[in-house]
Amino acid sequence: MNRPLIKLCGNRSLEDLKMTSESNADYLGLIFAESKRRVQAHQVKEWLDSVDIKEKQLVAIFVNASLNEIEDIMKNLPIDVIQCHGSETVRDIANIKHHFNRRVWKALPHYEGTLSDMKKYAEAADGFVIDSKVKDAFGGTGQTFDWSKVPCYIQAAEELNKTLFIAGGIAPDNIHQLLGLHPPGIDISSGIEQNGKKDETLLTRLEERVNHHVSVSR
Ligand SMILES: O=C(O)c1ccccc1N[C@@H]1O[C@H](COP(=O)(O)O)[C@@H](O)[C@H]1O
Repeated sequence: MNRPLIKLCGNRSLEDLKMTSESNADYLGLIFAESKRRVQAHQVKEWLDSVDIKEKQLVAIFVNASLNEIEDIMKNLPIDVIQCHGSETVRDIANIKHHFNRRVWKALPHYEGTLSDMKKYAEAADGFVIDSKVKDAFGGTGQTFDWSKVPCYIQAAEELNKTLFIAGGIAPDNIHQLLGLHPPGIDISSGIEQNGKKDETLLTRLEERVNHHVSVSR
């Protein structure tokens, strides 16, 4: 069995980036939006001078950012994927894709309209991050949603031929339930943090759970 793609998001220091770079993750995420995890391009540039992120790809997370704001990041950093985690329209996503010629993932909140939103955004987005819907927050809440809907999201993403990540409150203690649903991608931020930093013990435990799941599913 193939393991899901793993994205470790919300890297906010050199230490975080060193730790996640040593992991088996496929993608490392950086928040360029209002958040306790917000980072600045010049900081990330410095960190990347001293950390080898190996084959990992960098994902920049924005919330309702203008093209100029995104441009400021893109011209300074080797970003592979732009993740739009706000209320960007289909047209916004199409403009961002056209302007930067990068993969663009749209984060969609889990609610009764998510499947129809996936169909709507499919004409512009390369992939989706399905996250919990939490009042007054765009993401990084550490809240899970009702995972009984995950198989429907997987099927829709397959039919639309889009990348799919499940996000929201995923942690070492609950990841086994999600792995049982075989999502193609898993996105984790709060669940590997302790006192505002990425935590080596939590990250190791998370990786052990993923490896165990893959080995028993073979
Ligand atoms: O992490 C943040 O602070 C954040 C702020 C604004 C938009 C998105 C944000 N994070 C994204 O939220 C999901 C789930 O995070 P968590 O595991 O529940 O903490 C993930 O995609 C983060 O990149």
